Amino acid sequence: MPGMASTSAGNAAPVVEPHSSVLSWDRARATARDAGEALPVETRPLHNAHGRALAAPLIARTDLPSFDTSAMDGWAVSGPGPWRLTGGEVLAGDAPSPLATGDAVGIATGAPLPPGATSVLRHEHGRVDGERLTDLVGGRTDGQDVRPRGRECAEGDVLLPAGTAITPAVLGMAAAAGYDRLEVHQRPSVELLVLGDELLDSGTPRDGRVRDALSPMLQPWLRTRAEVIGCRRLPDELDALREAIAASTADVVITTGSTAAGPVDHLHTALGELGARLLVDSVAVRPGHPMLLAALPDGGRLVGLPGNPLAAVAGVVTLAMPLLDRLGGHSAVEDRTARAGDLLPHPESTRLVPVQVRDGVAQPLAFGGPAMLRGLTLADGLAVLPPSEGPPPEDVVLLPLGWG
Ligand SMILES: Nc1nc2c(c(=O)[nH]1)N[C@H]1C(S)=C(S)[C@@H](COP(=O)(O)OP(=O)(O)OC[C@H]3O[C@@H](n4cnc5c(N)ncnc54)[C@H](O)[C@@H]3O)O[C@H]1N2
Ligand code: MOO
Repeated sequence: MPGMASTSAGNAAPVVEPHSSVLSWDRARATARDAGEALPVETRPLHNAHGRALAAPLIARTDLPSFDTSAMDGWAVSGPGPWRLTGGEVLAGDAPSPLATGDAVGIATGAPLPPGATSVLRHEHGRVDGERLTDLVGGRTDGQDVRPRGRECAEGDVLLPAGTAITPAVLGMAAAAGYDRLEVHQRPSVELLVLGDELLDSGTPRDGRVRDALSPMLQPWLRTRAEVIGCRRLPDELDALREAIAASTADVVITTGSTAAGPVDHLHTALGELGARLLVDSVAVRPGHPMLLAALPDGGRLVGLPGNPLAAVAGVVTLAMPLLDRLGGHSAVEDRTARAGDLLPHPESTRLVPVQVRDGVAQPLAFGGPAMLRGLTLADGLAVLPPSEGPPPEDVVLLPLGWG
């Protein structure tokens, strides 16, 4: 990172003591959300705005529909039937002439209703005899099969608040409401540093080594909220780690592994040598308790995800996503809940459990251990079980994984 001071290499004692203060899961998540400010605003064309957050409310620039519109193919009619057909057809995009009482004119779905028309008769509900049009169904009401101007919104209505994630639906809505461009927040940049000499990049696990499961999982996931500007594998060496962190230009450095206090876990030492400030250093959560969040001296942030794959996932939903959401200007997502199935709380730690939701009930998936991903592949989200010595809860918060 530019301007970041590099300190002496070697095996100096850690400046930051690992896991000195364990935070509750709620506190850790809130700390991550508060660990930065929304990045500056820019204007982007609709086709380049997907995945950003609205920096200003989306305000309707027109009534929608902006004119009384035929909802069906058939005839625009004026007054009660039978009617006299005037000939011709009003098509979408036309500017029709007025219709006199007792008259009818052919009309297509999406076409503007002629002034004076009172309803639309569907094609399959009418019979034509020469110039005479008869209603085969009856019970006709004014406005039938018409989409009246302003039914969806009036010009000036607030359609969505600032902070809303720009989904494909939001892009369609924005276009319909008259927008060519949107004011959005810049997306944070992320560099992923994957630590572990034992990791393999291809083939089957062998010789006591394991496949790197985190680079393939984390990169597309993080791209939903960030520009991933790099993904590097690093050896388990203090100097290499410290230098990689110092050299990163990313808004957020995300490391995997090395969060614990094993013989080659150098993350705390590297952060201490760099003069980083630990905002979160261990969380009362299972899995993932050694996760951490640090403020780097140049203003960047570092999220340390534990190496066990499901523990890393816990770190993503607890620390990385809340921080990236804040930087990208996304408002906090309201927690969804589900009824708790066979979910048992832990007495001291929040549990994050991969679950499937069926008929509103969250059921834990098999193979949900910290070093496993098999359960997660089938998960609808992670159930949050607050610490408790009491009976299992009736309802649980469900954290969406947000990846599709
Ligand atoms: N004495 C203690 N040991 C450990 C504790 C503890 O409290 N006391 N906590 C355990 C918990 S909980 C976790 S989680 C892990 C965290 O370990 P690290 O973050 O230091 O990660 P590593 O030691 O590098 O690796 C742990 C485990 O994960 C595998 N791994 C790492 N990276 C990847 C990857 N990219 N893809 C797949 N698997 C990966 C690695 O091979 C190890 O098996 O510490 C416990 N220990
Ligand atoms: O946090 Mo560790 O999660 O038990 O594997």
